[in-house]
Amino acid sequence: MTATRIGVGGTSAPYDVVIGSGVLGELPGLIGPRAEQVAVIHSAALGEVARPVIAALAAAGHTVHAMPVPDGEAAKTPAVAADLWARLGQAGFTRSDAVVGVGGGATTDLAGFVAATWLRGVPVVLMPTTLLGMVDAAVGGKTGVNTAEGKNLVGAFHPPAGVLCDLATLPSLPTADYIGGLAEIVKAGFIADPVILDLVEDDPEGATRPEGRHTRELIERAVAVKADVVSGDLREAGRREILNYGHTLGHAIERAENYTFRHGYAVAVGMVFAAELSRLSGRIDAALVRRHRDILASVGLPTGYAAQAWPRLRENMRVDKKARGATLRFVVLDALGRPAILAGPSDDLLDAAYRAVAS
Ligand SMILES: NC(=O)c1ccc[n+]([C@@H]2O[C@H](COP(=O)([O-])OP(=O)(O)OC[C@H]3O[C@@H](n4cnc5c(N)ncnc54)[C@H](O)[C@@H]3O)[C@@H](O)[C@H]2O)c1
Ligand SMILES: O=C(O)C(=O)C[C@@H](O)[C@H](O)[C@H](O)COP(=O)(O)O
Ligand SMILES: [Zn+2]
Repeated sequence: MTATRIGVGGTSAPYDVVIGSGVLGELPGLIGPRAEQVAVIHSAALGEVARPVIAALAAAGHTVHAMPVPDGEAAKTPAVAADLWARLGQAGFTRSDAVVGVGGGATTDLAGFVAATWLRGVPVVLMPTTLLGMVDAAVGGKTGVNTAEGKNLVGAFHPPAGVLCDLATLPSLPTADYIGGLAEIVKAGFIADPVILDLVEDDPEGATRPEGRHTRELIERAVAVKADVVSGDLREAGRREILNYGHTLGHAIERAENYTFRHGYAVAVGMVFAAELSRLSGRIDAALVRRHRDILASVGLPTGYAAQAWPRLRENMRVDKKARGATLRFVVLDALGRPAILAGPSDDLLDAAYRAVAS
């Protein structure tokens, strides 16, 4: 099947998300001839996945520096970023050199952040190798690292020069990680493209596999939602906030679990919470909330979280980036595909919504 290209605009340098099997050949073109040196940032656990990337760049004449980092969320720290700055400095990286991030969303968020901050910004090309990375993390230019105080608290907007989604990398992804990516796909369905929900409901089992009947369409639709939203609001001054559906509670759970709980799983719980907030504030009916629970459960995502965690989660939500001062702001739904902001919900409303997800 030929590659699909989805354009992302809204910046002085529009770029494409290329989706297909065997798209590695496009990489040198995205890096361009100007870059003498290229740093390939990848999880140490994904050496086999990074090897052909490094070979392709070397064959194109670049001096390649493989920069392995800890796996997954363990790499998304200021300390790992500082270590990479040191490695770039030792290699003499200049503004005409480039970074390539290969891996899941944690690795591409880190690689993007290092590219955004090194010399105040060098080009980065992202090669997501998880479902979540392809449909969400690598697209849109949000980069960052976590701190002890919260998720993604340090970061920058730094759009990539291009995104290569090689579907051939997905079969080796553990099923649990694949399913985490489905949470962001389902999110895109609830906030903007309900056909996504129909496709998952048509074949929930297939949705959990790279070879599923609707996999390609699910990926392309989710990328199209993200591309459309970020093209209109790169810096999250308004509409981009809808991409945070489920994330206010989701990020609070990730922090409570010391970043060992998969992002997509936390967002799944967060979406049920946001749906309950929507229902309890009179915006949507119980059937739409049930659709959240049913569709998430049908692909193996969690829909509840420990009752006793609530005081801690409430505290954690205070650092959410959508908050303004002491006022918490949540993405909720006015209807399917019609997201809205709920600002400053009462304590009673929040408590009631959490009781509905507490297990
Ligand atoms: N920047 C954004 O807009 C954005 C959007 C959504 C999520 N995120 C971030 O993305 C992160 C989650 O990303 P994730 O779900 O990809 O998790 P992840 O990056 O932690 O990767 C999950 C696991 O999959 C492994 N893996 C990756 N590709 C593989 C492959 N092809 N074969 C075998 N194993 C493979 C990794 O080594 C890791 O162990 C979170 O930090 C989240 O905050 C960012
Ligand atoms: O791209 C966005 O905007 C998003 O909110 C997408 C989210 O799925 C993603 O997890 C993002 O990293 C969350 O950003 P944050 O600003 O809430 O840290
Ligand atoms: Zn997310």
